[in-house]
Amino acid sequence: MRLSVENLACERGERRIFEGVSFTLEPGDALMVRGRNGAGKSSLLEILAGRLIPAAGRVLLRDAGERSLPECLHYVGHRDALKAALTAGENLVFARDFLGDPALAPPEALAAIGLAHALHLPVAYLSAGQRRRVALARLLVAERPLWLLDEPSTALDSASQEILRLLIEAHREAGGIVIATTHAPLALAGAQELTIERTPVLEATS
Ligand SMILES: Nc1ncnc2c1ncn2[C@@H]1O[C@H](COP(=O)(O)OP(=O)(O)OP(=O)(O)O)[C@@H](O)[C@H]1O
Repeated sequence: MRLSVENLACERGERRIFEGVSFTLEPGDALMVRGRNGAGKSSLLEILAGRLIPAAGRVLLRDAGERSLPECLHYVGHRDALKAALTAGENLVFARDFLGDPALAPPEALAAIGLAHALHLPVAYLSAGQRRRVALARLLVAERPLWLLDEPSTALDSASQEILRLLIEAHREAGGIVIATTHAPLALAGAQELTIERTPVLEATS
């Protein structure tokens, strides 16, 4: 799939947050979205995820077959959106059933993110970083070409950040696209960078 964003503008509470955001992403591309607190990074992801209507501009999807944009994406937001009373494994079964397009089985997905032992543990018993990893394991249980990740490394220790980086790079190598907001560097090879300010700046990084 290919994703183009043209002249996107966002308003929240009748206030213009950003405007003039444009970029195009091809299979294998990654875009890091940066900007100060409140610049609108999460809002941009919410627009792409179909959770927020843009004030102007459009989002174009190409080469995605019959799939609509919501059917093409994973969205991992600030909140982990896990059910605390269910185990890590049950949360992933729920996500896979809900999303469709099954990929890894929940035990394999947890193992891939270094959390195999949490399969039968209620999420309520897990630490913040472990809950974040369960949320990220959702990326692996359903096949979706576009990953929208809002501050994905929040609460992750350095070993888990490296696992996340490798998972993202493997997804890109398989033709996937990743858009991530982050205040911390994620060291993705050849990622584009978009800084949301009053005037957004799009530049390629090496
Ligand atoms: N539901 C809402 N209603 C009104 N304004 C909102 C709402 N959600 C966010 N905002 C405002 O929109 C602006 C952009 O918020 P957003 O969360 O997109 O910024 P951000 O760049 O992701 O910030 P951070 O780096 O702190 O996560 C902020 O000024 C915020 O107060």
